[in-house]
Formats: sequence, structure tokens, C-alpha cells
Amino acid sequence: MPMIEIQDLHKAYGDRKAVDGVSFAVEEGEIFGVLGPNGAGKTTTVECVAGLRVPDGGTVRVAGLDPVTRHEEVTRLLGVQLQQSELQPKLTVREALGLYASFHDRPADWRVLVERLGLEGQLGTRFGRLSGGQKQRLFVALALVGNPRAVVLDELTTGLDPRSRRETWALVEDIRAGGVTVLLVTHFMEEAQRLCDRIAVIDRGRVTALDTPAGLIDRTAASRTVSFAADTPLDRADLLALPGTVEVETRDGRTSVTGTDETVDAFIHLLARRAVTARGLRVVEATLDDAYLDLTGADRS
Ligand SMILES: Nc1ncnc2c1ncn2[C@@H]1O[C@H](COP(=O)(O)OP(=O)(O)OP(=O)(O)O)[C@@H](O)[C@H]1O
Repeated sequence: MPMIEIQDLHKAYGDRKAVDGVSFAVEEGEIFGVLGPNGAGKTTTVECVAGLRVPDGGTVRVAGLDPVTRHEEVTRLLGVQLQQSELQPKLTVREALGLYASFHDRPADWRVLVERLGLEGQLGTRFGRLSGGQKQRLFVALALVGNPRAVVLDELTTGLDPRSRRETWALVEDIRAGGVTVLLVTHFMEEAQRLCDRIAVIDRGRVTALDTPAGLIDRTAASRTVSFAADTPLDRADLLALPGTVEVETRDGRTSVTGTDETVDAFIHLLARRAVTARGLRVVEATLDDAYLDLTGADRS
């Protein structure tokens, strides 16, 4: 049984369809990413997973349970860190952890969490005085304090500086290594590429692609670029005629051919047939960024 299963989820606010038929399943032990432009329906989807919103249609299950009708049990299984969470500004880190731990029958030892999250020095600090990164780490601690089997992390690293972001990534890997399934909503391609086993790309309330990061990259029409300097010039028309070529560009004596794996193979054969030596040959893979723009048709994010 998947840890989280969503089938044909629909949710509208008035006549605005926020989620319009989303389906995916997150297996136990996975880091599963949800990626998409602003307003795509990502937060609404994970709020339905957490039982904080009631779907208009479709089903949501967490370890086989309906998060609305079995809310209490799901709360015990699922830790949630939502976007733009706030706490009472006067509450100290120690008080917040103690309070959240008291909601659970078998809470984790929050002192261990504090150490893992590097918050030992802030136990007596009031929430209102924490830095952005410290607040994020506290929310992760609060999501984990109930010893959940799965955790929802919504835009965990938004607003963090690059160093804190990298530290947070290590933390997410650590959470998974501890056996917790992770559902991660993110805007950052590098984050998704580095952390996620699989990614659902959501656009306008629908899943437009679902695959591993490498699988998503392979789907783009321009997944590889081969660049080289040829000792004898190659005919541009021959390069454009290679299977899958989407672009041929020559600059400063170097030619770049963009296409797929098949384009690169055909290019190597062409060199052999023409007995041309290509100097400084390099093959560069597209990034998830390129794939994402292709899949969402978006410079809207
Ligand atoms: N409480 C609400 N009332 C009315 N409309 C809402 C509400 N929450 C979200 N929406 C709308 O529903 C759509 C989906 O929003 P949602 O927050 O789920 O998207 P998102 O993908 O998480 O976006 P972002 O990346 O900007 O956080 C958007 O058009 C948004 O304006």
C-alpha cells in the first residue's frame, strides 16, 4: 500500500478550480516532490493530504486512511510543515516543542530533534526573535515531534540563504534515512533534482508529468547538447538533419548541436563517416530547469 495516495482530486475555491483531477501515489520511504508554477494547486493538494481541506471530489489516503474522516489517526502518522506558518511570537523554542510533543501519545525526544536540527542554542529564544532559517528548522522539528511515518514539507527552503538551504537539504536526507516518507513541495529545481526520487509536475491544477528527475529531463526535446570544434567544417544542413536535432549554433569556432541522446549517437556516426576529428568534444545534459520549462510551457513561475 502506498504511504500517500491521491486519486482524481478536485478542489475549487468558489468557481476557481485550484486542483482539477490530480492523481499520484507516494511509496513508503520515498522523497516525492511536487513542483509547479505559482498558483498551480500544490499547497491545496498537500492541505487535502493533511486533512486541512475537504476535497470536492476524488480520494486521498494516508496509510490507507481518509485524512478528513480519520483525522486524528492521520495526525499521528503525518507530520506537516506548511508554507508561511506562524507561532505566537512570545513562545520560546523549548515551550513550542513541549507543547507540540504534548499533543502526541508517543512523541519523539525533542532534545534529540533539537540537536539534529542545530537548535540547541535557541531553546530559550522566543519565536519572534528567531531568524528565518531557525524558524524553518523549528517547524521541521514540530512536524517530526510526533514521530510520524510521513512528513509534508511545503516550500521548506523558500527565503533561506544558500548555505541554510543546503543544510536543510541534508536534513531532509537525514529525515528519510530515519525511515520517514517525505512529500516535498518546492519551487527550486536544484532542490528537486538533488533530493527527490520522483517528481509530479503540477500545472493549472493537473499533473502534467510524473517521473524521476532523470526521466523528466529525458522527456524534453532538448535533453542533450553536444559541442565541438571540427578540423574540417561540417555542413549545417547535415547537422540539422540528424534525428531529434532542435538547434545548431556556431560561435567562436565551436559548434553546438542540441537534441536528444539519439542526436548525439547520430552525430558520432556522422563524424566517423566523414572522417572528421572533433576537438574538445563535450556532451552536456539538460537540467531539470530546462525540463520544467518545457513541461509547464512556463516562464510563468
Ligand atoms: N483560500 C483560498 N481562497 C481562494 N482561492 C485560493 C485559496 N487558496 C488558494 N487559492 C487559489 O487556488 C489556486 C491554487 O493555489 P495553491 O496555493 O494551491 O497553489 P500553489 O501551487 O501552492 O501556489 P504557490 O506556489 O504560489 O504557493 C490559486 O489560483 C490560488 O489563488
